[in-house]
Amino acid sequence: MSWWDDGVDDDEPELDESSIRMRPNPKANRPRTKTRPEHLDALTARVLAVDRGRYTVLLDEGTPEERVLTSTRARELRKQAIVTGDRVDVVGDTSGAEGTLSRIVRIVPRTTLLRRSGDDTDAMERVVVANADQMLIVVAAANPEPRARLVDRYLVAAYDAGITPILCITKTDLQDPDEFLANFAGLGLRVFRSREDDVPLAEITEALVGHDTVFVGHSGVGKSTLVNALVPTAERATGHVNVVTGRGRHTSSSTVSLRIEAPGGSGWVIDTPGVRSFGLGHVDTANILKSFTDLAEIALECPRGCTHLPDAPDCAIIEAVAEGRLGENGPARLDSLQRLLGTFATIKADQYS
Ligand SMILES: Nc1nc2c(ncn2[C@@H]2O[C@H](COP(=O)(O)OP(=O)(O)OP(=O)(O)O)[C@@H](O)[C@H]2O)c(=O)[nH]1
Ligand SMILES: [Zn+2]
Repeated sequence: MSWWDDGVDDDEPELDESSIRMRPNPKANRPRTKTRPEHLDALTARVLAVDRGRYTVLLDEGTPEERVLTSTRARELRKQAIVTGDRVDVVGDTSGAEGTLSRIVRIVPRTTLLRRSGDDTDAMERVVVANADQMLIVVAAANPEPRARLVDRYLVAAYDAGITPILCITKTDLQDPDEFLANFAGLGLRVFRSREDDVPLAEITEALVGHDTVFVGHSGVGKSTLVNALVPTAERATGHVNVVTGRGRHTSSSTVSLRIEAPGGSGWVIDTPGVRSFGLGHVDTANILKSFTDLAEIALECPRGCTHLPDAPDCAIIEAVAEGRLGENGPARLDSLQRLLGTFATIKADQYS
C-alpha cells in the first residue's frame, strides 16, 4: 500500500513497456530499419493531452501557424506510452482542420520522465509526464494538515527524475507555515507562500516562464485554485460545491498542459489531478544523492555501500558536517538528505521483505 493513496486514482497512464529495465534479449530491441519507414517529412509537435488512444498535439508552437491536431499513433509505437509533455513526430494530415487525423510515428528522446509505481512494492512503473524540468509541489499550511513525509515523497520522485522541485505553501491565512517549512531548510528549494486572497502571481509566473512545470499536490490543498489564478482560462474544477445544483467537484481526471502567458514569455503548467498515489518502487537511490551535488562529491570518500544514514560508520558526509565544512546550513542539509534516503530505505526494505 502506498500511504499516498486516498483511494481515488482515475488517471491511469499506460504502462510503458519500453522503460522496463530487464531486457532478456537485447537484439530483439534493435530497430528493424527495413520494416520501419523513416518518415523524413514528419513534423515535431508537443503532446498536450491524452485520451483513450487519441492525442491532442500542438504543432508549430509559438508561430503564426500554431495549430492543435488530433493524432493517433502508429502501430509500431503501440507498446510505448505517449504522455503529456512528450515531443512527437507526426505525419498524415497535419492541417489541423476539423475532423482530420494525424499520426504519431516517433517519440523524441525525453529530457526527463516523471514516473510512479502502482505502490511502493511495485517495480512496474507508469509514466506520468515527459520533459518537465520543474515540479511545483503544492502543500497547504493547514486543512489538510501538512506532513513533511508526503512532501518528501514528491521530492524523491523529482530528484530521481532530474526535475527541479519548487514548493508552494497555500492557505497561509490559516496557519503560519514557518515551522513546517523548517523541514526543508536544507534543500535550497525555492518556496512560495500563497493564500487564496493573496496569491503571489507575479513571482510564481516569473518562475514558470520558460519552463515546463508539473504541478503535484494532495487533494484539497488548493492546487486547482492556484492553477486557475495563474492560468485564468484553465477553469480547473475546485472544491467549491455549487449550492444551487448541489453538484460540485466535477473534477477532471486527466493530465493537461496549460500555457501560462506573461509579458516576458510563456511557460507550461502540467496539471496532474488524477495522480493520487505516487509509488516510489522504481526509484534509484543514487539519483537522490546526485541531486545534492555538494554532498555527492563528499560521498566519494565514503566507505563502499555507505547508506549515509545517521548510523552509517565512517560516513564522509556526516564527518564533513560535524567538522563544519558544509557551513551553517550543513546540518539541515544533511538532515534533509537523510530523511529522503530514509524514506527510500524503508520502501526498499518493504519491497524485499
Ligand atoms: N482558507 C483558504 N482556503 C483555500 C485556499 N486555497 C484554496 N482554498 C480552499 O480549499 C478548498 C480546496 O481547494 P482546491 O483548489 O479545489 O484544491 P485542490 O488541491 O485542487 O483539490 P482537488 O480538486 O481535490 O485536487 C476550496 O474550498 C478552496 O476554496 C487558501 O489559500 N486559504
Ligand atoms: Zn556516507
